[in-house]
Amino acid sequence: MADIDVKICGLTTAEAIEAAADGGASHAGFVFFEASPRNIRPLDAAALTKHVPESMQRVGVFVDPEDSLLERAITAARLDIVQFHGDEKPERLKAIKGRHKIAIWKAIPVSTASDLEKARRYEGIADLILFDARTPKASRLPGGMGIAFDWKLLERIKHKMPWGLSGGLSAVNVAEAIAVTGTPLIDVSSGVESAPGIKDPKKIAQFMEAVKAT
Ligand SMILES: O=C(O)c1ccccc1NCC(=O)[C@H](O)[C@H](O)COP(=O)(O)O
Repeated sequence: MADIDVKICGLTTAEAIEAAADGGASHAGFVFFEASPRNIRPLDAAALTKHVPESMQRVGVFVDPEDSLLERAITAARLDIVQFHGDEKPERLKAIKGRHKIAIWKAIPVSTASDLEKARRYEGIADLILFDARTPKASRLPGGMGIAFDWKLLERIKHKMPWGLSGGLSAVNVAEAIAVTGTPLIDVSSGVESAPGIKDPKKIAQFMEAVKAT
């Protein structure tokens, strides 16, 4: 496979985790956000993450979480990485990093070129910036909506920090997304589902094949 990391996000079943692992995904994502159809409680995640092989990193996805949820999820699911998808300020993430000694990913919602600049505030704090599509104002979720942004915005950007691409990816368009952006990390959720929150092992396998073919 091309040297590209892949995070399959919003995992809620052992079958989906196994499909991601079999396909060679590097990261398993678990969403701790009640409004999401992929929401999982820390204790359920603890049971589920037993299926995640040591070769994969466990990523917990949060939206402006309270400290207690963060603590319970990090401990119960033995998270390696915490991904923030809300309005978390750099100071808040710095405090979390100091307290938990854990890697931090910050999602930056993108719809225009000026959005990319917002990543700079997290330099020296976030370990990776995830450029994700900005979801419509009225939507329930800030991520996992299957919406893509114009990948050409990332074409000539020199990133100081490690980064990744997400938003509206699927087996059909992931090769083009990689070719246009040169992203070292791909993140997908809706594009490998049969319905919101229902991961499809076959679609996961097809997605991983499409990445390998690049
Ligand atoms: O997936 C969710 O339900 C979700 C809810 C709230 C915040 C973030 C969420 N997902 C974060 C992700 O990392 C998704 O993989 C990313 O937004 C891409 O999603 P998609 O466009 O559906 O592939």
